[in-house]
Amino acid sequence: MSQLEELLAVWLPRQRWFSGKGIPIRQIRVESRHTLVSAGPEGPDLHVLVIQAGQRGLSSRYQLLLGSRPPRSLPPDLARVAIGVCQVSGGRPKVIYDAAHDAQLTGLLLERFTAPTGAEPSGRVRFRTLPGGRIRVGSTGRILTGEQSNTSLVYGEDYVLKTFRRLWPGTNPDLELNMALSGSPYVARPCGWIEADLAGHSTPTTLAMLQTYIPQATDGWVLATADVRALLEGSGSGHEPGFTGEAAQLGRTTAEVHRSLARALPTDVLTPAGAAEMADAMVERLAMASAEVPELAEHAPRVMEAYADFSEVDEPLPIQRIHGDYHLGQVIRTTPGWVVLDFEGEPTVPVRDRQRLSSPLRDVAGMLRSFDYAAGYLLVGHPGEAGLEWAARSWARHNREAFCRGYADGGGADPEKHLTVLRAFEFDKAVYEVLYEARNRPNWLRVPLESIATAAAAPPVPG
Ligand SMILES: Nc1ncnc2c1ncn2[C@@H]1O[C@H](COP(=O)(O)OP(=O)(O)O)[C@@H](O)[C@H]1O
Ligand SMILES: O=P(O)(O)O[C@H]1O[C@H](CO)[C@@H](O[C@H]2O[C@H](CO)[C@@H](O)[C@H](O)[C@H]2O)[C@H](O)[C@H]1O
Repeated sequence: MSQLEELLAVWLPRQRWFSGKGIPIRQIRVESRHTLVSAGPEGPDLHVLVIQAGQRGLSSRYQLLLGSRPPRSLPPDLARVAIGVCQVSGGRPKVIYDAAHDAQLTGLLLERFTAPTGAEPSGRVRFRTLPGGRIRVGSTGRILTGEQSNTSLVYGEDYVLKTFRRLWPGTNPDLELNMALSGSPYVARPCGWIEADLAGHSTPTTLAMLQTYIPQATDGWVLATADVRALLEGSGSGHEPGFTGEAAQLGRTTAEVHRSLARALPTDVLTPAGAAEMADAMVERLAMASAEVPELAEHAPRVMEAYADFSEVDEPLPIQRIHGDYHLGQVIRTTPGWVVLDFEGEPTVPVRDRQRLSSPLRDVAGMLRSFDYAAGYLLVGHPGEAGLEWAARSWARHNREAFCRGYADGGGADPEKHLTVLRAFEFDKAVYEVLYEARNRPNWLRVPLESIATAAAAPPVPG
């Protein structure tokens, strides 16, 4: 490995967005590097690197936005995000650092949208805007610090630039679906994107998406957990109305978004072979997760039964493009209503699988899991407190019911009439969450594990 690759091999596993945590990195290979911005001999320069991280015989692509400056001109506030000193693209060694924290570079990056053929001479990285759309420049990007799988920069109250970290060749579904829904009141309007030609791939790959920023909104997870917390502290609103009005409205919005996706993009009906294939994929994920998290294995037989019941359901299930990783952190509440973000799907799943048509009930199941999460997360600090457990679990039940009611009222398939399908999808999501938490937030692992244990102990859906 080169000096740069050695430095990256140490830095990468510490990044929140690195999805291969817990597995040693055997090799880093810089696949491509392009200089997007160059602010003179003293820098700073902004480079976009596509790297391959080799772990256990598997290789995953990531995007890095690195700044470089001569060592003596690194401002003190960037010292904490320094990666090391090395040559980035020939010439003198420079300090390289995480460019998302450099206000000057983030401002210049936004400006690149107004000069699409500017500093990157190879033409292999392109800045795209929508016809007629003018990008307002002059602001710098503020990095969002939440529990993110990607890195987002907020420019004033104008835009969010979301840079995708794990890269899969082709158009990112977040861009594809936001474009399909553009104009809907339930999504943030896309304004542009950055794309690159990856070695060996003829279609462009999305590196980043520029979207309208929605100010003064609060995300669903913050609102929901505040409601559960208030309930547990005794100042809550009880069961009704509390968050349930919001949950019902979210259900209606979800149905609207699904309808718009079905209008804009292909739809079909799941064949028995398609259902069997979906069940096989769920079984495979369960096996992988059980190998990594042994506590899961004891529940595997009941979970497998749910998957078998799913594969035998003899009702024609409509399928279409869906959100794919739907949870309370993906929806924000604005004054007029809910807005849905992040149509990327599960970021660790290959894009070609995320682009497959699926049942919108998968998204319903994702959100139902999220109500359980909000309750389960707040119970982590109160083990064995039966009263609190009961209160939090009833909170989840009421909000799940309200969301399903809203979804059916909004014109979606009535979840109550598809309990076998929902049970399988909820297990599959919870299994995904077990893997996600084991790799990213081991302290949260109990939350999906306990849901699986409870659901596995419950009798299967009659009929
Ligand atoms: N257009 C937007 N307007 C306002 N806030 C946004 C917007 N896009 C993202 N956010 C905020 O950033 C958070 C993370 O965005 P998201 O697209 O879910 O990224 P990730 O895929 O990294 O999780 C959201 O939960 C939301 O709080
Ligand atoms: O980063 P993304 O939002 O694309 O999604 C990943 O991270 C989520 C956590 O930030 C994770 O969601 C899980 O935790 C949420 C609470 O933090 C909870 O609301 C979700 O229901 C639960 O699945 C998501 O699974 C993962 O893909």
